[in-house]
Amino acid sequence: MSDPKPQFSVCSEALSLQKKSLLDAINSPVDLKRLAVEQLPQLAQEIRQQIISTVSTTGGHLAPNLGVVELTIALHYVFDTPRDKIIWDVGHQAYTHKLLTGRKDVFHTLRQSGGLSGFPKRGESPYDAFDTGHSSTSISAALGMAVGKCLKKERRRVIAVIGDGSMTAGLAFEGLNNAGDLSKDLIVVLNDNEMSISPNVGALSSFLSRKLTKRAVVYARRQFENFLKMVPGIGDELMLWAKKSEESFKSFLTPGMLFEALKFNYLGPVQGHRFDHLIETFGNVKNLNGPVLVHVLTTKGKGYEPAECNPTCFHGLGCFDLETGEPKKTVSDIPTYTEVFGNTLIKLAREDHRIVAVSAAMPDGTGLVDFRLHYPDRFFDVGICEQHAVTFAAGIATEGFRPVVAIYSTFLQRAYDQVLHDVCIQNLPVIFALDRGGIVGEDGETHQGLFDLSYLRHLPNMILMAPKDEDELRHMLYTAVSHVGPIALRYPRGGGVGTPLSPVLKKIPLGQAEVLTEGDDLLILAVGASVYPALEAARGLEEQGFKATVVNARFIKPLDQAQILSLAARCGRVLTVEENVAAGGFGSAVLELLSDHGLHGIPVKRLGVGDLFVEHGSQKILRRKYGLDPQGILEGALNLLGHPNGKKNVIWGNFQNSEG
Ligand SMILES: Cc1ncc(C[n+]2csc(CCOP(=O)(O)OP(=O)(O)O)c2C)c(N)n1
Ligand SMILES: CC(=O)[C@@H](O)[C@H](O)COP(=O)(O)O
Ligand SMILES: [Mg+2]
Repeated sequence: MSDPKPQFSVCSEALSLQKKSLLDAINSPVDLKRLAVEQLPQLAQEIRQQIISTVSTTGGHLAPNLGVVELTIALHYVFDTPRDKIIWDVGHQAYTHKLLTGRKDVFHTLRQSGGLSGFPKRGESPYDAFDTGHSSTSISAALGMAVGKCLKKERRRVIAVIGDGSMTAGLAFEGLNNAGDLSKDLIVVLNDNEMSISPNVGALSSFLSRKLTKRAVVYARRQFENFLKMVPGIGDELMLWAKKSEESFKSFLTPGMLFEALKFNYLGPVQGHRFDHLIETFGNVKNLNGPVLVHVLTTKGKGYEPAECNPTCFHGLGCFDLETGEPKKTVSDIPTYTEVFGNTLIKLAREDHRIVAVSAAMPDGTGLVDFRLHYPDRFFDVGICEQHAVTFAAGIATEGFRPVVAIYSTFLQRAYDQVLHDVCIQNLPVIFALDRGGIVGEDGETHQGLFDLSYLRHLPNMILMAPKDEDELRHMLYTAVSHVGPIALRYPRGGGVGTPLSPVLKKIPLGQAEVLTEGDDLLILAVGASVYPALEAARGLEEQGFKATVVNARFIKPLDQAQILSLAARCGRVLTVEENVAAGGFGSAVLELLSDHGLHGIPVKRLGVGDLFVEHGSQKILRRKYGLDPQGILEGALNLLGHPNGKKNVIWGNFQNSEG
């Protein structure tokens, strides 16, 4: 019987390679440099094959990595890493880099607990120059390194590799602006694939685009002519020259203009899948002084047909079938929190014309794709610009609208001051739909949503809620759009708990908790995704002869003060549970409440994450490890009750494993 025919072109060739594997012999870039340029296409094929087959079993960022195989090989081929430093912006495209720098034998552990991180990590390899995960940091970090090397009088190259999507962020421009001024030796490689996760947005993206449409050129020419008319003295002459023909104008209008204005030496555009072009360009750049920008054109998903055809789906995904590209996940009838949020917002927006939605380059991840289809005029993708997204929403709110900023918890960290300064001080009705709150899993430290309860709770005017399930999320969203002031609802990554969705939406009175079970031995106050695990723990307690009152707090701020105080006094022991750092979060709020009301004698234990960053791994493994699953909550409760099966150190999640 013959082997089934693979359905993707480049990899089918790779599968049938008769030649000896080149990748097998590469343990560091030194080995890479031994290859002839003519051998590099074969190496690229092998690497693509390795990445596709590994990611099909581990999940990960496939399309971004397939797009930079040649670019990464060329960089390591020309530059002298790790003496020269490469900083990978976002870092979701560093798989080839990992394979070439001594990690190919453990590549199959990618994103798994205890395995390789999906992002560059200084602790993982000396070739990883800077930890990344959030976008647009590379230019600033690289510039800092360039300055450091200059102060130390070392001549080494620093290269920031940044995508066109990441280039939309203000931070990237702050870096470019400073770099042009400092004039240090810095190489910025702009990896332009015309994609963010979704198609890239923004005026800059069309400016960079190699496909300037005729309409765009005519429009740009008109704008430019108007501008030139205003330039005293030489404007008219310049205009005559620029007007000569459409084509001359088009060539005049290059992406290079922008970077040259920022005092960068611009090279490009370079074909990013051609080794000859890349190696020659980098070879030249190596000897240039001052800031240089190399504009490289690549195709996201290159070499794997399903990913090339649908780079958004293959940006980051779980396990999939290698042959077809179909996801392997078992189909569930239970919708994700994200889906429930998106559908509910559409429903609410039908009735309430004040609702608009704002996304910072994540319409897919935050569930707003259908909203965009239903209400294109009321949907705004602002690019990877969380700070701008928040202040932009604040501006919209001043006009009487109800902007809903749908954003991952981890990415809102970037806009803390905008939330405080532009929304909360003015008490503006901006709704924050915080997706990926709590433990997110395989993306690890940079992406865990474990700080939001702490960084939002202390802001005056802010209301902060977390639903126990997907149905409560809907009622909270309705409550949020009806509220006049800043309000946030925070929900986890992944599927809901399967609660039926009630047809009628109800407003939840602000600060009203929900008592789920009654018992006098212990009060368990849980919030958000921890509520159902707390209920399960309470059932475990019952088997041991204890009866607990379990409360779904719903609100982190304002707390249901009267209810909590009276239940705490009645039960005499309080266990708080939250998927957040314990410092400054929900449990801290409860402690403050009890202390402020003189209830000093009541023992309180807080379950949450301790003073550490939670690594990558599945949500299940991490919840177990940090004691936030039913078993961990049960052990915490038993300890509080003085039971021998309890774990001693339950206040801080990171001590969970140390048996008392
Ligand atoms: C601050 C921040 N916001 C959002 C994201 C989510 N995110 C990860 S990759 C990405 C798109 C990046 O596009 P680009 O830089 O062009 O890289 P490509 O995936 O096209 O290679 C986004 C929005 C992030 N990592 N960091
Ligand atoms: C690199 C990055 O920031 C995103 O691609 C992120 O990994 C998406 O996470 P989700 O899979 O939770 O949407
Ligand atoms: Mg891109």
